[in-house]
Amino acid sequence: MLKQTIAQHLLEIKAVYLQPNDPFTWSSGMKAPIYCDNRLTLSYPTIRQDIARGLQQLIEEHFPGTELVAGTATAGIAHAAWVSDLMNLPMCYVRSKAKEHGKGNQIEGSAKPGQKVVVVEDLISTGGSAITAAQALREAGCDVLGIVSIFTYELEKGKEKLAAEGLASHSISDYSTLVQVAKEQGYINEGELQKLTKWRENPEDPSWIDA
Ligand SMILES: O=P(O)(O)OC[C@H]1O[C@H](OP(=O)(O)OP(=O)(O)O)[C@H](O)[C@@H]1O
Ligand SMILES: O=C(O)c1cc(=O)[nH]c(=O)[nH]1
Repeated sequence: MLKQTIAQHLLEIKAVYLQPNDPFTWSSGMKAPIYCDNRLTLSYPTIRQDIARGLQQLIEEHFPGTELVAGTATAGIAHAAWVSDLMNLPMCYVRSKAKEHGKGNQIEGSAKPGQKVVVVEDLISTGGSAITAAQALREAGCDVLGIVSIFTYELEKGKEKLAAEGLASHSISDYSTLVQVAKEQGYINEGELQKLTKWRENPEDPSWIDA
C-alpha cells in the first residue's frame, strides 16, 4: 500500500519532526506538535520516484484529461516537474503572490485559457497555498481539475476550505496513516501518540499540550 510506504519513507528519512513541547508555527499561523518536511524527499531519488509515480496514479485516476501540471512554490515545484516528465505533460509553477519586479508574474511558464490543470502541492494543512495557486490559475482562464499532494493532515478546516472553492484534493499519504505507522514501528511512544491524537481531534484547542 503506497499510503503506508510513503509514510514509512517520511519517517525513515526523518522528514517528520515531533516537538509537542515546543510547537511549530505553520504557514497559516497555526501551532502544531508536528512538522512534515517533504523537502527532504528531494535528496532521495528512489523515494521521490515513488512519489512521482504516486502522483501520476492520482492524476490518472481522479483527473483524466489533465493537460498541464502546476506546482506550488516552492515545495511543490520539483514534484510537479518529475510527474509532468513521467506523464510527458507541460508544467508551470505558481508563486504565492505575483512577483514585484520583472514581469510581475504569479504563474511562471505557460498556462492557457481553457487548459485542464492539476495543482501539485507537497502538503495540505489548511489548503491555503493550494487554493491560492488554483485561484491564480482560474484567473488565467484555466480549468482547474483539482489538487494532488504527497501528504494531507486531513484537517476539517482544510477540507472545508477546499470544498468551498469546489476543489477536489487527493493525497498519496495522510496523517492517520503516518501516526499508525509511527506507532507500529516505534517512532513514537504512547504519550506522543496521545498528544498527536488529541491535537488532531481539535487543533484549535491547546489542551493537547497537557495530554
Ligand atoms: O495547506 P497550507 O496551510 O497552505 O500549508 C501547506 C503549505 O505550507 C508549506 O509551504 P511553506 O509556506 O512553508 O512554503 P514553501 O513551500 O516555500 O516551503 C507547504 O509546502 C505547503 O505549501
Ligand atoms: O502548514 C505548514 O506550513 C506546514 C506543515 C508541515 O507539516 N510541513 C510543512 O512544510 N508546512
